[in-house]
Amino acid sequence: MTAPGRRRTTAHVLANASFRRLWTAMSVCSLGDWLNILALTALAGNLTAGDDYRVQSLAIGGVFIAKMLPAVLLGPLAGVFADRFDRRTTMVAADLARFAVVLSIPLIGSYQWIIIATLLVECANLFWVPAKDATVPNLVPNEQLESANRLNLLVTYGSAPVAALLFAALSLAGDVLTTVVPGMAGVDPTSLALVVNACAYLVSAGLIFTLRGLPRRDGGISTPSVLRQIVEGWRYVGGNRLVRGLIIGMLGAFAAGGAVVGVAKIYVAALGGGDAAYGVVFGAVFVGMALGMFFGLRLLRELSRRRLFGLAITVAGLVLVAIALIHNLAIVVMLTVVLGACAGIAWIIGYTLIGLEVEDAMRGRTFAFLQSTARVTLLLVVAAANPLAALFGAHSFALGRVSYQFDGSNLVLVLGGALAVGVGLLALRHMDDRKGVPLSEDLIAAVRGERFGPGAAEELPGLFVAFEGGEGSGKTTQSRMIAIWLRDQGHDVVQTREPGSTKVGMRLRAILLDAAERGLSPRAEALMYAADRAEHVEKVIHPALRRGAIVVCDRYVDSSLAYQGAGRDLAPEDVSKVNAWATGGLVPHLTVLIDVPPSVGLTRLGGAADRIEAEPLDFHERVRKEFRALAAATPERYLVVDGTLPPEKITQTIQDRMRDILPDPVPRETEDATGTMPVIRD
Ligand SMILES: Nc1ncnc2c1ncn2[C@@H]1O[C@H](COP(=O)(O)OP(=O)(O)O)[C@@H](O)[C@H]1O
Ligand SMILES: Cc1cn([C@H]2C[C@H](O)[C@@H](COP(=O)(O)OP(=O)(O)O)O2)c(=O)[nH]c1=O
Repeated sequence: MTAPGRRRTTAHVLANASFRRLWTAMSVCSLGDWLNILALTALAGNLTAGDDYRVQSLAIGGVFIAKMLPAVLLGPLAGVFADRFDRRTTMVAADLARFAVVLSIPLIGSYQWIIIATLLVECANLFWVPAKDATVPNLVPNEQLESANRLNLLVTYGSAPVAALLFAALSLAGDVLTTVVPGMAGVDPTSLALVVNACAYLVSAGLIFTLRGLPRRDGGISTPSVLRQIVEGWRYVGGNRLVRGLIIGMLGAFAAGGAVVGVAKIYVAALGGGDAAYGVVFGAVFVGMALGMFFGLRLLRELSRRRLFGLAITVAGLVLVAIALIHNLAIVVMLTVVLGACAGIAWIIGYTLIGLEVEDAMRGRTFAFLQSTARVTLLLVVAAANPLAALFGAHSFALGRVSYQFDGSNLVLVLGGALAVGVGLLALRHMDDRKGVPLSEDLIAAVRGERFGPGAAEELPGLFVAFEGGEGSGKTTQSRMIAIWLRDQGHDVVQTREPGSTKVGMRLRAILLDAAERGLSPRAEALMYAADRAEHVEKVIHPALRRGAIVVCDRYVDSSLAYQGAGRDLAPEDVSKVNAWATGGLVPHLTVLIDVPPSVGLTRLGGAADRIEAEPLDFHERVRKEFRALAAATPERYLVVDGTLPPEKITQTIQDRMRDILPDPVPRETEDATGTMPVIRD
């Protein structure tokens, strides 16, 4: 429903001629920015090509640091200055300055000048970006701002692979030119990329100069300090388990990415690749990211998002380690695409989950926190990567006759990979919403396109305990005893049963258990039990769990799996799917299975047999077998008790098991409140 609507607003934003012009300028600038990173790091590597491995690593690291330092140190300051000047003049001046500085780099051609020029270009960026951000709301009505921001984001990152491929092509052209044209022999092949980069800024200046509809003076834009955003954001993020997991995962992925970006140039050089190969590897990351965002999510649509998040980061780490160890450029490029895909999956899930799970008022701050910490993480990692690689130096190991090269860049990549694996596993553990279900099982089901089984009630504050077993096994007796015991301890307890605990449920129960109702089809029967359950979860169980109560339920999903799945011989996956849908994936924290042979249970029952009780003995045998198989599949979620024992003994066993999972009967907040009450004397 939202997609067509979205497309319409996007189209609308671009129909605005002024915005289109600004957006084109932004796109051209982004392309120039990415070309700039690639060309300058490549040039730094080329200028120090004859030097020691260490010198080369440090030279490239220096460029990255020069690129990021101004934003971190002077960002907020520049935002304030940008507010005081006319925005069009600011942007045009910044563009012309960038044009001149970038053009001077190939003309001067010294490493020191690369660093100074980078710092200057970044300082100009500090004025250009806030002026541009502040201009967008002047050109676009409020309701289209979001689409405008989305388009902005699209060109910022979408231009990266284009720039990488352009850089590869320009490097090749540069190589050809320097060999063919006699006067150009001493010129670095990256010069061509830098000239194109400079021209991009010139084009942007022209576009912005001719922009109509800009007010001369402006309102205020303020960029809060990076440090303040981090401190404020942590206050919220630190307290929320899910968001904490997400942020740790995303930052870990970022740090691993930083390791790749930092050492890519020297690593590719060590593999015998030139500037063009560097461009291809760089582009491969982004191509992979785009593929991951579009196809990865579709392919594994049925896997729990949270699991996929941790899994993607872990796999990214493993792939990174493989990249570090395999010395073959073609394989490295292919693995880099996979790496990018995993990163893309993790990034988009992280963003979506934060969007979904973080309350509205905190969302902006959470994103700001994420962006600030990501920037600082990237700076630290890129800054540390090259010196670390330099420190380790280049080593060659002899394994028999074969010699194996292991340099500082390999070490940095292995460390980056190990970090991602660690963080990915941490995220998997931290955020798992399907505890007890093996990941492999979920993955196989997801690849086959099967909807994953139900998730647990973990996110809700209450406790959900189900009682299962055959006819006359003693569920009703035991659930009553346990409810009384829990209430005695001060817990809020909701004792309920299936089928028939809601208004609609009672009518369904009448049909389901009426012995006169002959020939009800198995599918209809399964759907009616599921309908009763859907109503029960929505009206009774979920609200109780949400308010923190303990729900003691006589029969739940397992009864359908056993009676309709095994007893009636319906496909268990179908029954499972229908029920997962009906319950919204709600699984009990604990299921108590009271196991008795049907021959015993059925003889305990008094009165006339209902429609199900009247089934033959082998039906009940199948039911019992299925209950036991379900318990054996995830033993940590089950307690199986022998129902032929005396009732008190059974109650005792259940109580012992439940003590481990019972919450504090007096809620913590209440305790805190009573703890601060003034003491009443006399
Ligand atoms: N452990 C037990 N040993 C013997 N009889 C029992 C035991 N538990 C329950 N009963 C009796 O068996 C009958 C069925 O018990 P009930 O709790 O209604 O089972 P269910 O709800 O599983 O059908 C009742 O008459 C009850 O008193
Ligand atoms: C909840 C549920 C119950 N049933 C059957 C089992 C029981 O025979 C009957 C429930 O009847 P009930 O009188 O509640 O029996 P019990 O005391 O044994 O729980 O419905 C199913 O077949 N599928 C289900 O999903």
